[in-house]
Amino acid sequence: MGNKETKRFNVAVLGAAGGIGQPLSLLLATSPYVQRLHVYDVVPVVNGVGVDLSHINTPVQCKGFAGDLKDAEASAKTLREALAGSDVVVIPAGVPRKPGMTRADLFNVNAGIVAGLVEGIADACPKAMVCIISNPVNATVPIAAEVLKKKGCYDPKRLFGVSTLDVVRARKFIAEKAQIDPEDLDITVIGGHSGVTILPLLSQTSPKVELSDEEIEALTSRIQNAGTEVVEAKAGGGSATLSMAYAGYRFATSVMAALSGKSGIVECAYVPSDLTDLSFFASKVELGPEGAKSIVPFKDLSKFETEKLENEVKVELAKNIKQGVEFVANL
Ligand SMILES: NC(=O)C1=CN([C@@H]2O[C@H](COP(=O)(O)OP(=O)(O)OC[C@H]3O[C@@H](n4cnc5c(N)ncnc54)[C@H](O)[C@@H]3O)[C@@H](O)[C@H]2O)C=CC1
Ligand SMILES: O=C([O-])CC(=O)C(=O)O
Repeated sequence: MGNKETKRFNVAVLGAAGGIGQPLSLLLATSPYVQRLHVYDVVPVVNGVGVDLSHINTPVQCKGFAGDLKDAEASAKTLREALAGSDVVVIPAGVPRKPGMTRADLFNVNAGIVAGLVEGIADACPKAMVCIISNPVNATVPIAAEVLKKKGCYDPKRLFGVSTLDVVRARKFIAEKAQIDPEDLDITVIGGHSGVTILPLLSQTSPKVELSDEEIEALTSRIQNAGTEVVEAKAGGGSATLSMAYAGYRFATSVMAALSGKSGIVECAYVPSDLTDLSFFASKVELGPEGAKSIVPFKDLSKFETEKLENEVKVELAKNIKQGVEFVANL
């Protein structure tokens, strides 16, 4: 499994004892790009998660770090220890949805969690690539940006909202329809990561998949609501964890591959962006040794996609971004 030629990096997962955190950490513990894996959470079992991972026969050095919600100062110190020296930090900390909730309903709890963790990053590893999974991503990424700005270490190239699961799902659902291998399908998903803000560009897949207007509408809606499909199927037991761990691993792997000097690495992500009049937007991003090397413009949208972008994606995203920015301003 190990490749002695591959450059390896120090990675921290925050929220590592959770439904996403554990399988994501498992995958990272087998990664040829990982040197050291620190897993942090606010539940004591995370120490055991670290010990468990440390028995896997790969060169990755794994260790658990447990914060304590009853002792904020001790927690912040443990967080800084977990983060020290990290090149990449992945954040799946926070509460997931239950049936009937939207991702926006998670804001009240998760906004503060993400702000606190990003403060720790600013103190302990301000140059790290920060990959945010915690929902609502459309708002938690602006929150992270504002916290980093306040701390004087904001580098927009190093901040990512992980929207990979939208691409993973789009690939899977379209490939099933086209009866091809999902890995052979390229699809761009733009906008954000919730409901109508998720806009898969079905008109420009590669290879081109011929779809009727009805099929485009149905597939767009399924991709937009796939998170809810899982939330309902889990019936109160949480949201997507395994497919998200896979997607998070895929994104972190691409970030590390680019850090190691590999070129031509492109992933969709929700990032600080000037592609539209919004300050954050998901699109294809070319990754490099310094993080986001370039934001890949989208073009030639169909009439259906243009209408969705203007009337739904941008309207909703603007509200989500504003909410995130105002949250930090009022801290
Ligand atoms: N970006 C995306 O595509 C997706 C995002 N999500 C989001 O990921 C988040 C996590 O989901 P799950 O793992 O299913 O939830 P979970 O409840 O199973 O795990 C969350 C973990 O975060 C920990 N945590 C809470 N506060 C913390 C803090 N201050 N510091 C460190 N850890 C803390 C909890 O102790 C728990 O272990 C949710 O907000 C969910 O909505 C879920 C699926 C896809
Ligand atoms: O739907 C949710 O709450 C979790 C999520 O972001 C997804 O599965 O895409």
